[in-house]
Amino acid sequence: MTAVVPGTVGGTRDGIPPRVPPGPPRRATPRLLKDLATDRLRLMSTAARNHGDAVRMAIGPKVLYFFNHPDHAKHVLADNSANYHKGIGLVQARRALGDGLLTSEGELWRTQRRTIQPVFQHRRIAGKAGVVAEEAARLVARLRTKAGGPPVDVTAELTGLTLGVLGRTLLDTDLDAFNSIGTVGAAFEAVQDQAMFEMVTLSMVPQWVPLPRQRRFRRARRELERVVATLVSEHLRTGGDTRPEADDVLSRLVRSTRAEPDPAVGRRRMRDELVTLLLAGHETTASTLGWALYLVDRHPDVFERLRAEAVAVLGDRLPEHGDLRRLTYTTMVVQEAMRLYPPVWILPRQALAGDVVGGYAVPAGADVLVCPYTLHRHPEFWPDPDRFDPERFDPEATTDRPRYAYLPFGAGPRFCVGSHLGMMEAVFVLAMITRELRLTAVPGRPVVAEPMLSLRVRNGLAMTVRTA
Ligand code: HEM
Repeated sequence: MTAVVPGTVGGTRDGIPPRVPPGPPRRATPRLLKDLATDRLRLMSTAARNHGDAVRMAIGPKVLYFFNHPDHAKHVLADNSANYHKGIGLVQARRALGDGLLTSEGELWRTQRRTIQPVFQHRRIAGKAGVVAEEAARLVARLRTKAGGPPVDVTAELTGLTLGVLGRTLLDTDLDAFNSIGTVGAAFEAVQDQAMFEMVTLSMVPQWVPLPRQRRFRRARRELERVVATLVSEHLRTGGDTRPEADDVLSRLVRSTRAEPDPAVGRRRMRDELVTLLLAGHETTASTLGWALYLVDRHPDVFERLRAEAVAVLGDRLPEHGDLRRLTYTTMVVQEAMRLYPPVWILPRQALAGDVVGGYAVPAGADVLVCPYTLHRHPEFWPDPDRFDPERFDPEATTDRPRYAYLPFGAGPRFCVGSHLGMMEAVFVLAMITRELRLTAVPGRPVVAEPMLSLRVRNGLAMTVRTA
């Protein structure tokens, strides 16, 4: 491993000029391009293994600076975050998400964060626990009807669940009633597909080339705009924003965008924000749950402990917010699933001015990558890193693991706004499923991680259901 030179994170040590990070030679470009297109997790893992905690990868016309030490992550994401904008991949996603909270920068981002963050306060999310539990119960009831039958597309089921939760918790809307869940899920697939295509081809294929993928992307974008327009007009028609208690995201956005002098700008902001929240909030939570169910299936001892905890804590009632504290083991399992399979597997940034990270020079404009997937498997901080072991997150155990060795929700000012909602949903659903059902992966069908904007299971996770 490349050691971090003490005192050099974010600066140079007296008299020692910043170094250029090591990395694969130019002649490795064809292999790197192939890995970028087909196996991005291998690309990052191999780079960290072969070159250490700071790697410079020249791939075609792009030079990527990849940092894989907690101190580096802290510097880029938190301490010197003012020097970094969102980078490769997210820049492409902006074509679909516009300037929503995830992709905007500067003053616009600060204003949006001030508008949206209050809805995600701990106290308010706690007040939504009942709605999350009801949606989870709907999922469990659906799965129960499939017990003993053919395999279920768990990814699709979880996507339906998480979109349903977002509709009700944030927008005060039943997306199902608009028949929108399938449409929105499919539209986001097309958007991700295009964003990843642009990333892996390093944006070298012009957008006017009439590829079927491009056409699908444009159709998907129009579809998302239509759903969002329906949500907003329905909300206004029913006077949603004028109710005194209306403090959901939609009402806050309607009020805040109304203040825009140009109504067209206001409408666009609203669209960008809603599309962003729907994307950022549903894929990540569905991915967390999918990987957790997959891992639990492979570890029967963990399943038994989970089930015992769910029965002891919940009995046969729905979970309440206060149960989160008591569902300790379930929380540990979710945390460990997010360690091995972080839904946001990469945090891309672009350096505005030149910087020095861990003693290494980063030029202005450089593409900088922090990769939770490799950081979460860094052997210096995670003994036996590939082993699934929820005990690592035992709140009673002391650990000297640095805080920035674990970043499922990012870090610094761009930390996930929805972390509490996402965790509550994942813990409730995992407890409610294991309490009464046992999901088993279909034998002979490999489960392969596919790093898109979020870390998904390639071709969806198929599992059979039986009662536990
Ligand atoms: C387990 C579930 C979730 C995970 C693992 C997750 C992870 C993350 C991560 C890593 C980031 C930082 C991205 C970066 O720095 O580039 C982020 C940002 C964000 N997340 Fe989440 N997220 C989850 C759930 C949610 C939910 C439920 C919502 C909303 C409904 C949400 C909305 C957002 C938004 C809007 C941002 C951008 C924040 C900003 O830049 O100010 N997330 N999320």
